[in-house]
Amino acid sequence: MSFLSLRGIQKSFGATRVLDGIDLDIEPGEFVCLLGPSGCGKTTLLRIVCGIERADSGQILLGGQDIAGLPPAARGFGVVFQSYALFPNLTAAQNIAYGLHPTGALAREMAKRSREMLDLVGLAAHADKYPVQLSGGQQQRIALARALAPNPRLLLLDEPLSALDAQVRATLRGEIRALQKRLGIVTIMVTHDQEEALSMADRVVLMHNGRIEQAGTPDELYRQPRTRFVAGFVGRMNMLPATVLADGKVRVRDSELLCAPGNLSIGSQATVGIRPEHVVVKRFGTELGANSFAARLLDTEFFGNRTSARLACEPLGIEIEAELPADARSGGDEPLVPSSMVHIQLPLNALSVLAH
Ligand SMILES: Nc1ncnc2c1ncn2[C@@H]1O[C@H](COP(=O)(O)OP(=O)(O)OP(=O)(O)O)[C@@H](O)[C@H]1O
Repeated sequence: MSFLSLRGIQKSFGATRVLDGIDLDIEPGEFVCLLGPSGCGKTTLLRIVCGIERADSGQILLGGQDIAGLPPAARGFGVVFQSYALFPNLTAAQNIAYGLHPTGALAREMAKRSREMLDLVGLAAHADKYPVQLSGGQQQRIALARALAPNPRLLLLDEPLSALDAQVRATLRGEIRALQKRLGIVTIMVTHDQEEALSMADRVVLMHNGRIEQAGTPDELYRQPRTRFVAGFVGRMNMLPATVLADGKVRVRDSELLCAPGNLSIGSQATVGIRPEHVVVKRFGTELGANSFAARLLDTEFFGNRTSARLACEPLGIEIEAELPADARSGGDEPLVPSSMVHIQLPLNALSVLAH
């Protein structure tokens, strides 16, 4: 039995269907990210799990028990929102202790737990500071400590990093991930930032228009996108309009491309996707075998550890984005400069053939 199962969750606001039959199983210890564009319903889904919002229909099974009718407090979940929502008139330690219900516990025990949690998030030295005296990242660590203090069964994070600047966000990503693994607490995090989802989650649930478009490991979503939407949302992808000629063969404009066998019917319209880093770029005249074409280098952009190139490929009738090694502009005996002709190859096993 899964730790948490969502079954057929539906939700409308007025005439607008915001969640359209969400089915999802979450396993013990998992860190799951709900990812998707603005308005796809991810926050609404988190709020339904949390109990702040009620689904119109569907079940939320926690260890097999339907908790859909339980109020938020009775669910025993820890929640962290985008805005830290700390009490400004309480110190860091008092904010954390606030999350502990004194069911017979002595104030002394609450203070002890609060100190433990401060230690856990590396802020023991800041116990007596008020939120206004803490940085954004520190406030969010306190919010996390407060959510974790009562030992919740499930941790729900709603865009917890989006109010922070890039460097703090990157540090906190790693810290939250390490903490989650150490505690083994099942965590669901909402984010619209694909990098955040890919780097933190065991499993990414990509949502689109109130439905789950694809759920899988970050690697699966990146390497085996099942739809055009997934391919376009997760990472960058060159998309080539194609017609399926045979199992393992498509036509793009007047050229034929070999690809892995799929399950699209012959004659159907499809999109062939290839990531920029999988496009092979070689000096003009290099023999590259199947799926290779002449192309003209339009321009390059230097990013330090890599160089991105835009190529015009006449036979495919499309501009292709490719990644070159960092030294490609200056290295080698014939530097690649705009207008150079090159040969490119779209390796068969790097192509995703997606339904149109
Ligand atoms: N209480 C509400 N009343 C009416 N409409 C709502 C309410 N809450 C959300 N919506 C609408 O439901 C849709 C989904 O909202 P939701 O906040 O779940 O999306 P999201 O994927 O989290 O987007 P974002 O990343 O922008 O927060 C949106 O169109 C939103 O305007």
